Amino acid sequence: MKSAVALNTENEARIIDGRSAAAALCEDLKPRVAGFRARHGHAPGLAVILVGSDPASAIYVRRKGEQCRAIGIASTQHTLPAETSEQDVLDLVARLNDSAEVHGILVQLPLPPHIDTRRVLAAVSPAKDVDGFHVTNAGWLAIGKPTLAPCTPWGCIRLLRALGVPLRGKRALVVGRSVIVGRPMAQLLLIEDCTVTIAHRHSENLADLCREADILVVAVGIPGLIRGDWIKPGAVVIDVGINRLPPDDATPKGRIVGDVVFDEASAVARAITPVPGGVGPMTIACLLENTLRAAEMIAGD
Ligand SMILES: NC(=O)C1=CN([C@@H]2O[C@H](COP(=O)(O)OP(=O)(O)OC[C@H]3O[C@@H](n4cnc5c(N)ncnc54)[C@H](OP(=O)(O)O)[C@@H]3O)[C@@H](O)[C@H]2O)C=CC1
Ligand SMILES: Nc1nc(=O)c2c([nH]1)NC[C@@H]1CN(c3ccc(C(=O)N[C@@H](CCC(=O)O)C(=O)O)cc3)C=[N+]21
Ligand SMILES: [Mg+2]
Repeated sequence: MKSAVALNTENEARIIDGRSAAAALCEDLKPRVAGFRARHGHAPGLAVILVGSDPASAIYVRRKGEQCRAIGIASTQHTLPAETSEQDVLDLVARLNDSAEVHGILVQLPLPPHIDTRRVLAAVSPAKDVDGFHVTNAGWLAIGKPTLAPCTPWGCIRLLRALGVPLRGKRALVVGRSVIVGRPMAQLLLIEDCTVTIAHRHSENLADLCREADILVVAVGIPGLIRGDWIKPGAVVIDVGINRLPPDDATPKGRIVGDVVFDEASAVARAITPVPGGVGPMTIACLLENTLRAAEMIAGD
């Protein structure tokens, strides 16, 4: 480990508690959900489509349903076999677009390879696109007017705002450029008046790019990619990565880790999100928030 890391060990980073931030957001949503129900006589509704039986996806989808019910959102799950045709998925999306009880539609990704993901996402009504993946909502975000913003990056912004560190004028680096996380993250940081850089697979000198960042958001999917000595002392680190390590004796199911070497980074950073317990719980809370907002917008509240 570099000396800069050792020198900072008495100055341990603040661990950003995503679970309590998510619980606080859900508490705020509860009375708003109850208000919607009082005004309209029915709850906001979320429909989740899961194609196939990927175990991780099934767990996330179940968790989303549980948390909806906990705050009064009606949630329905549509589980289709892996061999379902693209047309059948499109037909289901069309039915949900037309359903008055459904205000939010989430198509759990990844879809099986025989299904054209872009075509399915394009079929979701932009008004019900609580993931914010439709080109219409991506476009609103790109012109600086987010309507339904993707849940994971929106959750990261909420965590950053809650920290109370100024974002305006700061150098932000987003590592990863996916449509789900990296790109919308960069757009949201731009709206916060950060100076934004996006890195990806082909970026040269990633370590040096990281060392310039006051705000470092990592969404790659490679465990331990980002080392402690890549981090600017005092930076805020948001680790979006979720990686399951191979099982060992201590953890027969395999430990979940992020893309950042947490122990090294937390000795240098001002604040850092843990994995698990960081960005993940906030993602789900923001999905509930988007569902309520979609319902309010559809109802003309
Ligand atoms: N906590 C949460 O709520 C969520 C967590 N995740 C997790 O976040 C991670 C990223 O997810 P997602 O964005 O969907 O993943 P993708 O695989 O879609 O994108 C990964 C990105 O990382 C880039 N990349 C790959 N290798 C490198 C490298 N060596 N150096 C720099 N960049 C690299 C890729 O570059 P290129 O474009 O050039 O290929 C790509 O842009 C995963 O671990 C996922 O599980 C995802 C969604 C929600
Ligand atoms: N249409 C669509 N929308 C998504 O938002 C979407 C998706 N598809 N496909 C998969 C990714 C991944 N994702 C996560 C959500 C919550 C946690 C989460 O709650 N994680 C917990 C538990 C982690 C664990 O133990 O497994 C945590 O980080 O503490 C993780 C990952 C949403 N995604
Ligand atoms: Mg997490």
